[in-house]
Amino acid sequence: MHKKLIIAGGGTGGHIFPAIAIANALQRKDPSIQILFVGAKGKMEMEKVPQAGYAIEGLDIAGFNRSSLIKNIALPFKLVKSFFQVRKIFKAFRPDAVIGVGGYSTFPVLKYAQSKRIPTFIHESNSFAGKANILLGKNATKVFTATDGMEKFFPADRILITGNPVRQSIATMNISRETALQYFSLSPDKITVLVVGGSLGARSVNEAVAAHVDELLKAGLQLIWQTGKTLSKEAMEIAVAHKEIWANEFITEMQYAYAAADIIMARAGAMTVAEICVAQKPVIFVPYPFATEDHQTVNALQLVNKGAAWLVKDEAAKDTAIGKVIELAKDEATRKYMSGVLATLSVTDADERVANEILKTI
Ligand SMILES: CC(=O)N[C@H]1[C@@H](OP(=O)(O)OP(=O)(O)OC[C@H]2O[C@@H](n3ccc(=O)[nH]c3=O)[C@H](O)[C@@H]2O)O[C@H](CO)[C@@H](O)[C@@H]1O
Repeated sequence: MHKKLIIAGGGTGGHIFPAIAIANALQRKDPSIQILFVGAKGKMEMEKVPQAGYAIEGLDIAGFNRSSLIKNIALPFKLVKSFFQVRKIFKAFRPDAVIGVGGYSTFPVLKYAQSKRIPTFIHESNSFAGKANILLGKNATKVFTATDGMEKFFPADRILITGNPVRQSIATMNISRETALQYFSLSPDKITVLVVGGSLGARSVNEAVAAHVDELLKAGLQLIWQTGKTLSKEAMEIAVAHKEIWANEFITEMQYAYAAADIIMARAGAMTVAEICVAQKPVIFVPYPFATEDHQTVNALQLVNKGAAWLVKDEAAKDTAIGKVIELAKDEATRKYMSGVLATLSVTDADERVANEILKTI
């Protein structure tokens, strides 16, 4: 019998891309396996998962809106509706196991699976677990984590430290700097700065670039700028005006961006951090300050404390971040040192380890 697995979650790239990496590893190990994703309607996974070649069902579920209470009126109805949707999906697909990667759809799908005694697995990419995962962890078969110290949130005997599953295209990337720069129509003779605001973009990072772009170019640097949807029109206008800048809302082929970069300025989402360790590129983090328990700062500090990265606080980003980039560009010794430390932190087989463990159990 072919094994059937549901992968539930999404909302942001930080949940979607490790999920796809796990799916690909499962499929490599057992090509007969059938995988169905379950996400939330209107969210990023509904586009990115089919692009990766997998089927996805979208639930009507939505998150609790903290800024506008009135927008939560429909929430109980959506929750009930999504419960029936989950039941229908399970009746039709009959999964042997379910993997939760975080994001809106994880909770209803894993909760339902646990009520039917179907084995569930959780992947927690951050060093901090949210309430939903903590609840689900009590009845999960295994919880895969990126770091140690997660016994605060999950039963110790279920935890397996695997690291975060970086996509194969990045984990095994073998692209020369020149080829990568050609991809962005940039020069091989200039130091290249990659700016990434996480999967959704980062306003303060964009504002920092927009305010100081002239200094950046005057210092002889060139720029690959992932803008997200905030400020992208202005970014495009700036990019069009300068041949040293490539800008876009989203970079689909991130392996080219990592291969082209000499310096990275980025948010400190868990997957971005894991990928930068794999790419071994010197980095300045501007953590998103409103992430739960300020976990992006925690993520960043793990590297900063080892000398592998610098940190600029979000509130200081507009004034100081580009100055720091220029300082790092002039400091080849520090860049080399950072790359060396990052290499020791690189994990490239987390996807395989998660897949092995799941296949062993089902
Ligand atoms: C604001 C917020 O709460 N962000 C959270 C979210 O971030 P976010 O979704 O930004 O997540 P990460 O930084 O972990 O990962 C981003 C992923 O998107 C990819 N990517 C990004 C930009 C792009 O143009 N192209 C592209 O492919 C990256 O390569 C990476 O695989 O999930 C992370 C993992 O749970 C958390 O640590 C972050 O705190």
